[in-house]
Amino acid sequence: MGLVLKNGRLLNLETGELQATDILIAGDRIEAVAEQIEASGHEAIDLQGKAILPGFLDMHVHLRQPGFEAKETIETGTAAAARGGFTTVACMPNTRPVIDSPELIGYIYETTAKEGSCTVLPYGAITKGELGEELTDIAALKAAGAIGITDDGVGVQSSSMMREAMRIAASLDLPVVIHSEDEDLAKDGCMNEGVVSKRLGLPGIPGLAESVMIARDILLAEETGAHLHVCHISDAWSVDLVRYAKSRGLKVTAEVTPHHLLLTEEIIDRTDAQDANMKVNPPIRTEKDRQACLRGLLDGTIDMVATDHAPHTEEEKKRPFQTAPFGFVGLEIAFPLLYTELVETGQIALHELVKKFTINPANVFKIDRGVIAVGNVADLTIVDLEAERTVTVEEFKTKGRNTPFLGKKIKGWSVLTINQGRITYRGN
Ligand SMILES: NC(=O)N[C@@H](CC(=O)O)C(=O)O
Ligand SMILES: [Zn+2]
Ligand SMILES: [Zn+2]
Repeated sequence: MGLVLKNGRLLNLETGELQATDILIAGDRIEAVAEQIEASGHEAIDLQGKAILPGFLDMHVHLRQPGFEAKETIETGTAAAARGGFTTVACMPNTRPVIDSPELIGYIYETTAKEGSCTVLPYGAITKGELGEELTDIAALKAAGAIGITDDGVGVQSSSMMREAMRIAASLDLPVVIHSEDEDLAKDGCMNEGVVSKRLGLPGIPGLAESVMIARDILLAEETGAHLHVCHISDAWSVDLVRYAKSRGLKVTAEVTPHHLLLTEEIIDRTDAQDANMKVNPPIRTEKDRQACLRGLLDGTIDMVATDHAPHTEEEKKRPFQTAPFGFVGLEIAFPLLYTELVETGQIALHELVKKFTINPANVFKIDRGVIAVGNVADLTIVDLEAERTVTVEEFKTKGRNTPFLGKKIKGWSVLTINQGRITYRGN
């Protein structure tokens, strides 16, 4: 017995059309896609005209396990992913211990098999303990199933170490995923360096702290032939650098978060300066930077949306602004936020936005997902494009509450998510 999804509207990623479609799922695969599929002998769900999209992929998520289970676990983080329509997430290695050995890569896969509500693909660290002192055994990480290497949370300060990591990664065909931050320029900043930080008297992180590192790493990627993937791009100069790298035909790709696409540094000015729920790294920057990120997403310079889902405890986020940790949760609201703010306002077509959540990340990281077709893994999400709901922490599956979007009314919520043929989220 299979599962038949009746009366859905499948989004055509080429034309943008929504076409009346039924889908039959058998085991973990899509068995049939047609206008009408006979439901008898199968379990059936009536989709009532809702949109059928490929399950989303998020290549930048902090699941916090092992070591920071008070912030999040693989169980709660992947449940949040499923609620957000995600069927694949790539998790960052800045856990405790840091994911810097093949055993720990194995631990992520094993724990996901027991407790996960989506496919989890781990990154391994570039340096042991993310301390920037000694390279990990990158080949062993890859052999254990690491899908890329990154020291996310901190930038690799040593250029020679990054060069060596890229040489090795290039020989292994493994992406090098960069948190670009020059610590000397970023110093002890807690928000964007600019008019608002000056007005509030808070130490700033200049956009330059990001873009100089991206410039360095683009040069290193050209020299070594490595695939460089730029995390959470936030600054106009950074977008120009990635555009330049692409124009040279380099293997350079990039992601942007919903918050860098939608917010400006004024969120810290408008609210209480002490509210650390507005604090994230890289910081929210100026309208000029936001526009540059949006333009980069629209013209293909930026390949994909990634949430940088970074849960922290309420206690940690109650600390004074300068000492509280950086980070926002994002998995459960990423798609509806961008659907509401960018699609409904006519700034991007629905199918173009969906590509940034599906086929694009799948292609960049060579993951066999992101397309609804017969024979493919049954990863999909059913989205209600009409109903408007308010972002409330009571509905969160994540342990985190740290988002600047609380109280916002948005449309485009997932109502059913299926990962490898299994229902992982059902809402209304
Ligand atoms: N983005 C953040 O503000 N925080 C991330 C680290 C990171 O992504 O650099 C975290 O791990 O909390
Ligand atoms: Zn980062
Ligand atoms: Zn991150």
